[in-house]
Amino acid sequence: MTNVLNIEGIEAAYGNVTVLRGINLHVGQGESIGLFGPNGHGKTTLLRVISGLMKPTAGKVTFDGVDITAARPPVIVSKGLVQSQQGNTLFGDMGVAETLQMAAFTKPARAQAKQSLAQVYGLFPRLAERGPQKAKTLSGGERQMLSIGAALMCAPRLLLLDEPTLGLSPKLKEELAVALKEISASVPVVVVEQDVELLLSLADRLYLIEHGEVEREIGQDDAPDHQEIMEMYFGEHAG
Ligand SMILES: Nc1ncnc2c1ncn2[C@@H]1O[C@H](COP(=O)(O)OP(=O)(O)OP(=O)(O)O)[C@@H](O)[C@H]1O
Repeated sequence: MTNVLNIEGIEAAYGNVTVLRGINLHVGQGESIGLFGPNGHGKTTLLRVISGLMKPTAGKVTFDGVDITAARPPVIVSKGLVQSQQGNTLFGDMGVAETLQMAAFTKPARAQAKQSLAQVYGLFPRLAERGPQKAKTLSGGERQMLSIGAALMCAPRLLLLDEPTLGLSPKLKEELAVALKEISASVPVVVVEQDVELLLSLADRLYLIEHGEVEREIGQDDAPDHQEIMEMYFGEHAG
């Protein structure tokens, strides 16, 4: 069966600084994957390339068998490949409900906007209580929920999540983790996440990204535990 997403030989650079050096990875049908590794080694850049926000200098991105390497971001979203942007990229003066309505801009998204909105409010009751509130007045955790909610309004068939729990309090992190688990049960995800427990709970397979390359692929059979992942992050003295 064709993979949902294929990344072949992706290279990317900021100016003359090369950040991605020939990344190969894939997402199978119905599968969720996790990307992890040290800070600054290219995970966010890879997500930006997949969602069309940055063009690679070499390589190919295929979604559902279609080459999307040169496609514009709205076209990629309309195919169902959607990235949840960090909460701080929302339009500050727009209300919660308005943001969610506006996010459903593609034809398939508009067709199911009512159901999507019910799903988002079911997952995040805090958002349902704050319909008219402006995004800039939300807490960091609520902004993150709104950002994920907006991505869900786009009718995703594969959802890209970049450190969704970064900077959140333990309580909010837990609340978001429950929602993310529920989301990933129906929509496969590609998640970059530093929280090892959450990463392991969301992803079927993991890729360790170091120096802009896939250093290691970890399948279900390898099933690393929390300690082993920590060692890959920090070396064998991790505790
Ligand atoms: N807009 C930019 N202009 C120039 N360099 C950038 C830009 N964005 C990222 N970089 C550099 O590219 C490299 C990879 O960054 P990237 O954000 O992809 O890594 P990351 O693995 O996601 O890190 P983190 O976990 O800290 O988010 C870093 O050295 C970073 O400084």
